[in-house]
Amino acid sequence: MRVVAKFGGTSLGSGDRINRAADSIAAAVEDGHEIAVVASAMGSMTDDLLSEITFDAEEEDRSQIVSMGERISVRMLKAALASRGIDARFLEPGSEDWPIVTDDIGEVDVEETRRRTDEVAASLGEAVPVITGFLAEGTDGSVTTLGRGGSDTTAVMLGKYMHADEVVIVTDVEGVMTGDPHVVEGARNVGEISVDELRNLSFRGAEVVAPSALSYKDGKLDVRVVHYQHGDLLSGGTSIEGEFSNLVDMRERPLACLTVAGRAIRNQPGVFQSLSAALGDSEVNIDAVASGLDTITFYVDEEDAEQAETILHREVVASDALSSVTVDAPTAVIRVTGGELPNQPGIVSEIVDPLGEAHINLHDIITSATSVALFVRWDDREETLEITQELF
Ligand SMILES: Nc1ncnc2c1ncn2[C@@H]1O[C@H](COP(=O)(O)OP(=O)(O)O)[C@@H](O)[C@H]1O
Ligand SMILES: N[C@@H](CC(=O)OP(=O)(O)O)C(=O)O
Repeated sequence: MRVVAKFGGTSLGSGDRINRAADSIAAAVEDGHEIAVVASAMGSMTDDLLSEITFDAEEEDRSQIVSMGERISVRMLKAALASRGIDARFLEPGSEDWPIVTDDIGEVDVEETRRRTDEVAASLGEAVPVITGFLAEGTDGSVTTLGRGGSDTTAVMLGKYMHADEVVIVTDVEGVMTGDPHVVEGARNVGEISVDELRNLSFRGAEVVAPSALSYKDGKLDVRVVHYQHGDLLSGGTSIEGEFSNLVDMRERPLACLTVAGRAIRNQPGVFQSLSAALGDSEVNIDAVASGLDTITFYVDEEDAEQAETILHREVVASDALSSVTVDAPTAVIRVTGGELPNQPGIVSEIVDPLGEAHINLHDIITSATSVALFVRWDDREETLEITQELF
């Protein structure tokens, strides 16, 4: 197998941990696998270096300074591998066959990076390359970075461009867990998780794998997260399933839009629970929920509209917190997911402005970390879809 193994800061946080990392790499190499290693800075070294830049440093100087964390790690790991009789070499920006290049605006130069990565891949049988994560080389030979958490990006990008079978992210958790194991008790490994689920989680706090790295995940490349104490690079942990995709998708069937009003909605516990439980008890599926100042809107399949209205009306009559329920005309939903949606300030107006110019009234807009859902009148759906598709 061809594997890219990425060791995060925690997994290289001390000499003991570097030994452990080198043992796991050596075992995989001795089993006949082709391994490329990506290393982050030891422990919190990047944060420590950044916090010591107390002067007004130029970007190039800043990148040079923070690059030292990863530069130390690759030397440590290379030496630890050599001490086990494993032929290894380290690669850092400036090395003769350094692979990752950024263009004039700091974005990865895909063509050049692919070309150089092919060369690194071709030499995998000779010595284990130990590559600095997080770092890249500008067109003028300067050091650039891929943003915080960028070592994950280095690993998944190289995995894709090297046609690796698998990228293994070695970190301080057993994998993606049911909750943050450093906070909640009894968290357990979820085993498998989809790219979009994990992108949402990592944009919103559970940064087990940096979200920008997951943009490089395609269906052919396996990505797995394992604990540094696990020892075996080639088994266990959490598998990240599926592929990152850009999608503009229209729900085929119309939705009914049911709005419940009530002045106490926001300050009375249990109101939302009782409404959604009542719908759930009658097998009415909720496609989406939006909340206003004194309202909650449920989007359900139009076929369920009458039943849903009857159920919600029963709840309104039974609750002092609620005043009334109403149903609106059939609604369409167009969802935009993927892309670099969450990273772009102004992306929502980029999506919404052309709709305004076309005089399409937005019924509702619901955003998540990685998606924007546009609710429009059923008759406006084709035009909305066309305008939105043109943007992506
Ligand atoms: N649901 C979750 N599952 C696993 N880890 C989680 C979750 N939510 C938050 N985390 C946190 O994500 C952290 C892993 O990211 P990070 O510290 O960047 O690792 P590394 O330094 O190895 O790159 C874990 O230490 C853990 O506290
Ligand atoms: N050292 C860099 C890159 C990185 O990805 O680190 P880690 O793998 O430890 O999250 C940073 O702190 O941003």
